[in-house]
Amino acid sequence: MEREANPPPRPLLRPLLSASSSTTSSDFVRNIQAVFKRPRPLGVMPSNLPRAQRILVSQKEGKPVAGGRSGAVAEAVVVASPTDEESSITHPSVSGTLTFEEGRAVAPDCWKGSDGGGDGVGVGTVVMDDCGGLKRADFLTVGDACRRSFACEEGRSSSFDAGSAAVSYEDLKQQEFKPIRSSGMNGQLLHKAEPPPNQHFMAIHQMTRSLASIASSATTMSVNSTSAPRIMSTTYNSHSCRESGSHTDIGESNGNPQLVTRGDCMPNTLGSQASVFTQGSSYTPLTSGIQDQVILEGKGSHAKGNDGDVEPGKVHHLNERSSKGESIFSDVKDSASLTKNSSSHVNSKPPPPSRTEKSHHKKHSDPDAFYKVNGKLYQKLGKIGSGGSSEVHKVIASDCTIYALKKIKLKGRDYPTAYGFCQEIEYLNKLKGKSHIIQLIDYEVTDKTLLEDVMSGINNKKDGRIMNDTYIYMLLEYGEVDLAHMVAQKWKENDGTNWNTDENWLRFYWQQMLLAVNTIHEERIVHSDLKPANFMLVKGSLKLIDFGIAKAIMSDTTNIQRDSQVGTLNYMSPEAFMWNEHDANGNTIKCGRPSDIWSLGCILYQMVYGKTPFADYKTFWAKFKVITDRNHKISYDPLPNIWLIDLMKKCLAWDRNKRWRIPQLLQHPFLVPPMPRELPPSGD
Ligand SMILES: Nc1ncnc2c1ncn2[C@@H]1O[C@H](COP(=O)(O)OP(=O)(O)OP(=O)(O)O)[C@@H](O)[C@H]1O
Repeated sequence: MEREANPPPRPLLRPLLSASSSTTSSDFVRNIQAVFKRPRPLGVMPSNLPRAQRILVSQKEGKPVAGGRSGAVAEAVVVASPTDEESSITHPSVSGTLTFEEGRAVAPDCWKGSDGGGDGVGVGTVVMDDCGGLKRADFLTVGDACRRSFACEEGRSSSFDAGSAAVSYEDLKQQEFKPIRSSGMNGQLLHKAEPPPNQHFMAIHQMTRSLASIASSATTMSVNSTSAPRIMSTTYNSHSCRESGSHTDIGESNGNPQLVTRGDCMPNTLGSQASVFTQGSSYTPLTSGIQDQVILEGKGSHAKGNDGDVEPGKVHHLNERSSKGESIFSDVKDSASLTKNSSSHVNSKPPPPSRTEKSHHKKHSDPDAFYKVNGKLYQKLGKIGSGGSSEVHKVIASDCTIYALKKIKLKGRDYPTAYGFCQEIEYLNKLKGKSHIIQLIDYEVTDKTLLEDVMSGINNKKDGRIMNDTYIYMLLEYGEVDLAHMVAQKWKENDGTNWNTDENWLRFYWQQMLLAVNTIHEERIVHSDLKPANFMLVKGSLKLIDFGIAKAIMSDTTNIQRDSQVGTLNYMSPEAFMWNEHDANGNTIKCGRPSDIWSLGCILYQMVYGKTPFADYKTFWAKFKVITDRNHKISYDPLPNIWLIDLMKKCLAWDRNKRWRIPQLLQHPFLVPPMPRELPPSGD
């Protein structure tokens, strides 16, 4: 419907080329501009929608010098001038005066971040008003992390639409405007901004905004001037290569444009051209060398690097998920490749934004879309899990690395519990650098004294509950899938009935689990809550997560001291149920490393038989009764490999002193099959 309301698509490059060959340079440039002019939709804009305000920027004085610093002073005047596209933008409008001085944009005080320090997050659009046509350059400001450059044209009124009240003052202040004189452009000067050093968030934003407009073929047009930096205009359309795909350089020498056509068809592989595209960007680094790779799923559009091959580790998958309210990015891998050499091009006349673009624009206007840990911003990509005490979110950092962010709300909890949560940080710090343990990248406890108390060993001292809004944020390595899902999937594949034991699968993950638990046991830590959901697969290896109830083993004992009974019933050892009681000999029952071995035995049993050993006992008391009964016999259905049953029995020995330890388990015949006494004759 929306499409029908619009005028027919603008002409593609080929008609332009034939026309321009016989025109003067200024006509020619006008033609180019006409090509990129955005058609205005015919529909009437609803008046009840919130409207972003525009600020008309008119240059008052100071002629910029070609190739040098501007020196121009431009003043921004606030006017209400909504456009069709702005009607969908709901972020708060900002008014004020933007002044360009000495090649810098100086923002008014009212644009400062809420803290006045320019630490906010903001999205804005510079819309170039050019004879009714619009150009735009978007910017995203995230503290110092990202600054988006934008362009203005001399002698023309340009519009500035500041989209967010939290636009960073510092960011705007630091914008540099480099004037570019191009006689072939009717003597217009283009003020171009240098790419800021950190373009990560910008790259995200650029790619986000570009999704809707990048399609399977591309028309790349370069306007070159011998005396000025180049303006690269890249447009993409959904037409087939045959229809539109020309890569044409419009070189300009001595003011005379020259057309150089580089082939008829622009393949999906853009060769040396950039593969991260921006709409309406004035940021044109024109880098050479290795280019980024972007694969747009569901669009049939590929933009690749120089070599044209898609390297798995360097592919950025962009899934449009905005309908779910999530970011449209997912699994952006190998962040370095995203930003390292990314190039962007000017689109002087971008097509109207699609719905996806609009919703994404809204998304970025929302400061709630970010978490801040120790001053660094992480964009939320969606919730990935929640435990008894926490929420875990998938987030993306400014370098495009994906992390899991565990957020624990402490308000209303008693102090011993809060100290326990802080202890998880302590353990994860202790386990830094250990393979098989999820890595803690960063953390923040909003109540500093709480963490200090734990770190200095002063805990469990305070009574009462935490009254203020205190949170623990833990930025963790991101795990793709947990063992619980993998086991469920395996059983689904086997139809839940015909379990043809995949011994190699079992061996691989069993060994990884043993190595993970061995790591913590060597550090005198007992996990106490081992279960399939607490093993995450990270880049092919299993890693242990969730040290929320882990306990350190006292130096003078092999057992841990507990304040309460904990664990997940189906994986809890007899001694965890009977903790602090007295055994037949009058000894106090304590938990230690064997308790974790029991839990591992339950997990192995579940991997083999599809259910935990006590799953058939449904209630707490039924489980309690059977697990604490030393005479209860766990049933083991026959298996082709008797060592497997033996292994489970070694872990699930009721007497904790009879359970095998991890070094022994790592040498168990199931993992290390005994050599056959006699090998068959060779060649037989
Ligand atoms: N690093 C991670 N990567 C990916 N997902 C994770 C990560 N950490 C946790 N999760 C997901 O979040 C869920 C809850 O995390 P976690 O177990 O750490 O929280 P919890 O509140 O301590 O849970 P529980 O109540 O089970 O003890 C996990 O089951 C897992 O699905």
